[in-house]
Amino acid sequence: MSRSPSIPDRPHRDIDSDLPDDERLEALRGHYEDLVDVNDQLSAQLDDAEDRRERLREKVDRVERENETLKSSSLYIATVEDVLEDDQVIVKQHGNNQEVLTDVASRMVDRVEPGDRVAVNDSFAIQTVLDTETDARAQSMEITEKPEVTYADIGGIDEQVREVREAVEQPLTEPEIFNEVGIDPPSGVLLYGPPGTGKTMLAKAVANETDATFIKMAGSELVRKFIGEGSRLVRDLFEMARERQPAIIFIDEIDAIATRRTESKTSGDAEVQRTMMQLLSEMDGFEARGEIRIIAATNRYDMLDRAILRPGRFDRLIEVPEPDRDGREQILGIHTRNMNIAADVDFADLADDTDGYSGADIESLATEAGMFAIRNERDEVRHQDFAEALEKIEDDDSSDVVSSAGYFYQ
Ligand SMILES: Nc1ncnc2c1ncn2[C@@H]1O[C@H](COP(=O)(O)OP(=O)(O)OP(=O)(O)O)[C@@H](O)[C@H]1O
Repeated sequence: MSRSPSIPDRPHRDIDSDLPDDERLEALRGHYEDLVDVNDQLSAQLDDAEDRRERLREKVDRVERENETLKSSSLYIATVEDVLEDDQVIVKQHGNNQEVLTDVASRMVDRVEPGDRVAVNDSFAIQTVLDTETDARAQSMEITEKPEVTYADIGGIDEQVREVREAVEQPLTEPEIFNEVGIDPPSGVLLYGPPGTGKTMLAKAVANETDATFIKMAGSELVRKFIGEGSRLVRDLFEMARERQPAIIFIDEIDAIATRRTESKTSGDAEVQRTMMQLLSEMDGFEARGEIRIIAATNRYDMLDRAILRPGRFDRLIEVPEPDRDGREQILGIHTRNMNIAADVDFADLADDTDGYSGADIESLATEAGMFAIRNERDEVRHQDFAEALEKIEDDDSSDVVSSAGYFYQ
């Protein structure tokens, strides 16, 4: 950065008032010339500063334009294969494995090394260097060695728990039964139903019970990534599961990558389609009796592409509905287990009053009731706290309380 020019000293002359007029006039003239001189220096400095400001403004405009272009255009992922002389590199685009010789902007040259993942634009110019692959993998997957959720934490869906145990747990714990009978266990299990009903809990509980690693990936993560990356992440997901088997792969919001084919052929749709094809091909090449089980979940069953439901894919469908009255009472019991509940709390009554509540809604209700007790400086939660919590939740967002309202899942 250039140093700012120094400000000239303010001219100063002592002019003796006893001097004869002509000498005083001469001194004043001299002083005036000094002032004009300083004024000229300051004007020149001002012109310089304005020039500099203009140049900076142009630079800001240019960076902003570049930024806009970056934001508005699709970028492709590539890996740097080689860095050559004269600021050139060879990159290999993910997805189609095309190798391209491309220039690197001077501002990027020192930051690019072979093996780096980069985002390139339509003309293959490198726009940015991305996180390392391991970071990207870790960011998009949730990996838990042994989730803490157990079947005892899940209320109101006993039949679904039984079905999941049969379809996912048994092939892991007693594979010989399937060998003896001579059938393949279901390849993949699809849990469908409104949000917050315990689908994720079910998948975690199986992993807990079977000492399997739980690997979760959200469908929305797969489509949010850069072009060419969704299918790579699917490959990574299965690779990760193979490295850590026994493992439960849980793909939440599978509808994000497996919606019914639409007429539109935008590049985004094509990308989603590629991601889904990769998932199907991973599943097709999968050993059904192996140590990896796949569970997917959706609350948009109506939107699903039927291709994923074919035999050998997600061929066991389990509906996880909103809890009924008894289910709600059971879930209330589970979520108040560790609370200091007063004798007057009537769970049967609360179950009657929570028609349409999901398990997640009931969990919020219990927490909210606890908050009312704290607000009233009590360590015991009374029926009145639950009643006020119910009222508050309904007031807060009457359209949101019934979490399944507006969702189609059949
Ligand atoms: N059947 C249930 N029994 C006990 N708690 C439940 C039940 N269903 C939901 N919950 C509570 O709600 C929380 C969210 O549930 P979960 O994530 O399993 O729902 P989900 O069906 O996977 O929802 P989404 O479709 O939104 O992903 C759980 O952590 C749990 O506390």
